[in-house]
Amino acid sequence: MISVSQALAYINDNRIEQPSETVSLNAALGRVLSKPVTATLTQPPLSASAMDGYAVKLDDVKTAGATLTVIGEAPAGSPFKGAVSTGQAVRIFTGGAVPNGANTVIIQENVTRNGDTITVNEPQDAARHIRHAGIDFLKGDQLIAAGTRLGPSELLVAAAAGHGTLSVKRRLNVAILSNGNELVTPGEPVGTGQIVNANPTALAALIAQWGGVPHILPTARDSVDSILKSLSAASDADIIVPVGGASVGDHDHMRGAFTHAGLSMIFEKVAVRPGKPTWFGALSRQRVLGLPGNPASAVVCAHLFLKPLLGVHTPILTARLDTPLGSNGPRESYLRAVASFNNSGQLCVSALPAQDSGLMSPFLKANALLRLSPGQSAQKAGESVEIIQIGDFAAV
Ligand SMILES: Nc1nc2c(c(=O)[nH]1)N[C@H]1C(S)=C(S)[C@@H](COP(=O)(O)OP(=O)(O)OC[C@H]3O[C@@H](n4cnc5c(N)ncnc54)[C@H](O)[C@@H]3O)O[C@H]1N2
Ligand code: MOO
Repeated sequence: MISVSQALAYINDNRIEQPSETVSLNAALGRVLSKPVTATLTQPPLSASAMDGYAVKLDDVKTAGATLTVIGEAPAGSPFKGAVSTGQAVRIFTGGAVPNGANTVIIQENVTRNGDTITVNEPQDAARHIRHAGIDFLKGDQLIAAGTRLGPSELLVAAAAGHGTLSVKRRLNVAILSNGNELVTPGEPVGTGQIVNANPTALAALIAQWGGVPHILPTARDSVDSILKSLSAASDADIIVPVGGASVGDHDHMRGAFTHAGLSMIFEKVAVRPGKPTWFGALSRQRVLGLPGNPASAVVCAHLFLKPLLGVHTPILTARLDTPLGSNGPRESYLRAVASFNNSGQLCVSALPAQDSGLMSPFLKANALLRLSPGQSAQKAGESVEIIQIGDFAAV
């Protein structure tokens, strides 16, 4: 058995290089940039007014009762062509280009207008309300680094920087292959001795969340031939995720079938709980991550190993333990747990009471995995522990 950190090192060393593709900006949410985003223009492109009012010289509006002559207008999109001289004002609107000669904008609430004359009601002591050219970014600035996952903020800036398309990494195709004579498709009648094939649905949802394209292969029965038949539909996959049949029983055929298909094994058996039978190998250009059939083992090990294989990093967070924990066994453990912020804003966590790797309903509550080192001694409430986020953290 290898440690979790050794397994992660193998995963990182054997990740698939994702080629680039160009997608329209509106289809780029959640994609990972393969080239940096550089500004094709300066923003704002011109010094612009932040308010509706009059563009003037500050010295002309320092005293109440001062009068100025309005010589033109500067709405957004139609700059005033002339210049503002002493005693003059240009009617300006939010977003309008500040005309030459003006160094402040006095808002319309602070003047009285009469024909082409304005009278200052509120004397001004400083230049205000101008957004100067380039205060956001300058043409040529590198704004977003390659490798960034694109969210709404990145798309806002990329659009403003003049990009209609972006160069992103191609999504990885991930084929999920479940196996077991007892498995029945969700929604179908379940006979004696059968169970619902729940794992692929959850794994497909996680894969989509992590930016991959999931594809559920036909469920294989407990035979090498049946597994190879399902596998024949996976030729387009970058990653294959066999689930179940990973252990040592007489009906566990998954690794045997992949070996028959030409798998070169990179590791098998990880000192992790749940998920000991997890295995990883290469089938020509494809990567194969075998997950155990127990649902909690499959889901936890997808978070631990499949997510980084898809190039998505999970930070390890520190939280305050709310409920004491007993000592850990020899495997690194990941307990399904509930984390939340307390009144002081501190992140707190408690492990759920039921941790059997066959249980699925605890995932309805769990938003974190609480990590215990191999041989970790018992811990009291108030101690610091490490967690991985798997769902939204609530405030209590
Ligand atoms: N003698 C030993 N037995 C077992 C060991 C061991 O070291 N020595 N390891 C145990 C551990 S740890 C795990 S985890 C399981 C994993 O076994 P498999 O990957 O071979 O999983 P299966 O036997 O196929 O199934 C286990 C369990 O999960 C249910 N299952 C399977 N696939 C699905 C699915 N797609 N959706 C929902 N549920 C599924 C299956 O019915 C079984 O109940 O092995 C231990 N045994
Ligand atoms: O490692 Mo198994 O996943 O404990 O049940």
